[in-house]
Amino acid sequence: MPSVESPTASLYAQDDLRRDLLHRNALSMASPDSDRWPDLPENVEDYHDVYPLDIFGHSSKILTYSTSTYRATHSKTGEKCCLKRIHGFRQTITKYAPLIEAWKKINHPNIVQLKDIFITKAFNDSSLIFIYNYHPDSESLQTRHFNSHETLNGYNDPFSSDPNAPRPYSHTKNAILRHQHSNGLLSENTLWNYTIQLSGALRVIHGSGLALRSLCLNRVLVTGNVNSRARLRINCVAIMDILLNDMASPNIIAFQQEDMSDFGKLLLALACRSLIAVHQDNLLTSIDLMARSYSSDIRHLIRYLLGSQRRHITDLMPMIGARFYTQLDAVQNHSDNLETELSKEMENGRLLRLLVKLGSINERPEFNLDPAWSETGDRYMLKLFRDYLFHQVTEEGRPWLDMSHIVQTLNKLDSGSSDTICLYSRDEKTILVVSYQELKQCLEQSFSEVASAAATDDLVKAE
Ligand SMILES: Nc1ncnc2c1ncn2[C@@H]1O[C@H](COP(=O)(O)OP(=O)(O)OP(=O)(O)O)[C@@H](O)[C@H]1O
Repeated sequence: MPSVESPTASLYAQDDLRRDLLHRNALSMASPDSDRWPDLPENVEDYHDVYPLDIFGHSSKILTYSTSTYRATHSKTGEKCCLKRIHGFRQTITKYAPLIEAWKKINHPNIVQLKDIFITKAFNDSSLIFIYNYHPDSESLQTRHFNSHETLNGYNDPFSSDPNAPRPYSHTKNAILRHQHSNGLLSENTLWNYTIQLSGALRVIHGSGLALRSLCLNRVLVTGNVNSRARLRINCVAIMDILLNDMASPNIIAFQQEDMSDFGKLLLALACRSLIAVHQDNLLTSIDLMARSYSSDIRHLIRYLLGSQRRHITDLMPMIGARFYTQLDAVQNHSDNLETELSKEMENGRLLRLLVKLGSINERPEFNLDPAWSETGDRYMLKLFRDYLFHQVTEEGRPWLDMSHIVQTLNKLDSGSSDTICLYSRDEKTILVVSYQELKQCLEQSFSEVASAAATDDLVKAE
């Protein structure tokens, strides 16, 4: 039986979690502006409502291919998805079927799941489309943690036109320190949070006999405002396997070793807040610089990842050690918060259903050719109840608004409480004393009349 306690707070509550969820919801609903993007197709195979996500319009490239990213809605399921488009792709993808199936099977909280891959002419070329889960309000690690002047293709050196030119130690060190200073240091907790999540993702990928081959800052999506609790998801899986077209004799072990090095570089770039920190010549300097701000544990882990020996992702487990507990505690706390919010929303949903029923009955201009239906019999009682709920006034005639009155009354109605209330007509000539139990029966009965008439109408239309 539903509680008759007022969940008023839930109707007002606007904490961070709710704000985040609302914001994400709003982003999922945004519609494309056809003036701004006149060339967007209406449909891309089974997807519609195609909306560009790289809205700053900078042209992205993977290898030699131009790429674009969109949000779209699946026409049958209504699910929002992310479409990654590879422009001008002229091969077939049949030979990749087993690989694609293997990637599609990977379902992990730190990996953006691949849902489908197909070739389409919807953009007036031959485009290869990767469909991924859509995670609203996410940005790449690169966007979140690095200044735009550094966003030159991952890890290039913005200070040198020739990345292979030797630089003196002091130049490198000063440049990294300058970046660290202007970007600000990340907390060690954040680095561990990222390490744990990404290692979990890599463990599953490598365990499935696959390799990422593209782990870098702009291939990791981050969601959530607080870095030390942010959620990371590795994005764009499977793209490199297909674009590189070198899986005929795959050396998966070598590819996985590259992933480990890429992982080490990603963490080092974050620790130094500098992209030049991970230039091959600068690695040792950068690891040395880390000592000023971070524990030897995290340095040891990065050094291991960047080492030349054969590395295995599960070897990170003892290096992370008890920090796993901290992470697990945080995740469980977050899950408790979500459950609390969910239960409040269930209360709200329950009340909304009652309001929908009342709204479908009250003031209905006509029902089964009877214009007075909503004003007579049981429905009259519901009309007075609606006034009792929403339209009460103070002695001076001002509207009396009290959310807890509305919520409590609806809760009593929903639970069919035996409490009684006095309902007055607006001219106060009629006074009815009814229990919530009776009101509930009236509501259910009247709504089922409306619902069955609506269903009959549907049947007639179908015939
Ligand atoms: N699966 C997704 N769900 C939600 N948003 C996404 C998703 N993938 C990408 N985005 C959003 O789209 C933006 C652009 O993504 P994209 O992958 O094009 O990044 P990019 O930095 O342009 O990389 P690239 O150079 O590979 O195209 C991201 O920063 C992110 O905000």
